[in-house]
Amino acid sequence: MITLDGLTKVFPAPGGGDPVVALDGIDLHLEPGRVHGIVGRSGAGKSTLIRCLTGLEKPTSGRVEVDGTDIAALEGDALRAARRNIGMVFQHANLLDSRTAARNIAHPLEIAGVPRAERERRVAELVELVGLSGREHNHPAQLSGGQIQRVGIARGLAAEPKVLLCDEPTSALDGSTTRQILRLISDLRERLGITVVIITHEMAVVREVCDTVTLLKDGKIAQTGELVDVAADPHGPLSSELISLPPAPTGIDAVIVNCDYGDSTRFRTSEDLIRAAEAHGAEATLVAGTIETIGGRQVGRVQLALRNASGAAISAESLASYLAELDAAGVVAKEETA
Ligand SMILES: Nc1ncnc2c1ncn2[C@@H]1O[C@H](COP(=O)(O)OP(=O)(O)OP(=O)(O)O)[C@@H](O)[C@H]1O
Repeated sequence: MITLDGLTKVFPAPGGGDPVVALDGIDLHLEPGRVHGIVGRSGAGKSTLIRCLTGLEKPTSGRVEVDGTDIAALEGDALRAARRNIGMVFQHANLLDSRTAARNIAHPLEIAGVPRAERERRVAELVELVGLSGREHNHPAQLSGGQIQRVGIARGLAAEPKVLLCDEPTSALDGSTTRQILRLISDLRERLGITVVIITHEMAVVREVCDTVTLLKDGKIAQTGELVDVAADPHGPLSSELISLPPAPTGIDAVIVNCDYGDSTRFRTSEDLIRAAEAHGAEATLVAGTIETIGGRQVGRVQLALRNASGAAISAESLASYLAELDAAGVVAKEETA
């Protein structure tokens, strides 16, 4: 649905110094009908990427293909038409205070010149779709933060786009409202088959709703893939961010074991892992651990203190090669300072 090919954006230096390379040769393909997360620290290039996707920013070089059209090559009416395929949801919905929820949703349809009867039919549909029935005649001041974001989402969907770009959609919301909005986004993807791109700095959002995740660093892709694969990859930078390990007691030598139990017939739980370590001649103590269900698979990181019969520590390498012998493909041990 979305293909970025060598996408590069260089801004001239603000004070005549070196130019700023905001995006540096991004190649990325995002499949239709899925929820894609784009993460990265401040300054990584996320906003520039989203602005290139909406045609607000022209790339210095490269292609930005959305539903078969190179957005970067379009101007004027052709660009405006292509942008109708892309709905936007922002951190703050910035509703018009003088308009009811329904009339805020209708606003983009009015601007697009959609006839009144058609507009009303569509708004009624959208109100129902985002779970705002009964609230459609309220003004923004009479709506909660979550309801305001539902209006923002309905407005983003008004023109029946194929892609919904969400820029930090839950950053201004509390935990339980965040979960409701993420459930709504997930549900919309199911019901409408829409492709969703979420820009976020919240790993909880990625864990909860994304099918794939891409980490940007200094304008480049540092890691990208299916969420469950990225979470279970002990060598990638995202694993420890997606599955954070609670602090272990100090003074204990422990090895970190990344587990993806879903791929393993032998390992279903951390108990199986401890039994394997014991079969390897180790006395194993579970020091800390986090197991998450991601994409229906149990993935996680557990920290084990491993000692042999004479009390000497057993290394991660030694456990890893034993696990490899057992063909525990989804379980990887590595040394890591906690
Ligand atoms: N119009 C501009 N002119 C000059 N430099 C810019 C411009 N827009 C962005 N940049 C620079 O490009 C780099 C990427 O910025 P961008 O806003 O895309 O990052 P971001 O990941 O969205 O950060 P944040 O999470 O803080 O919004 C930064 O170094 C930024 O200073």
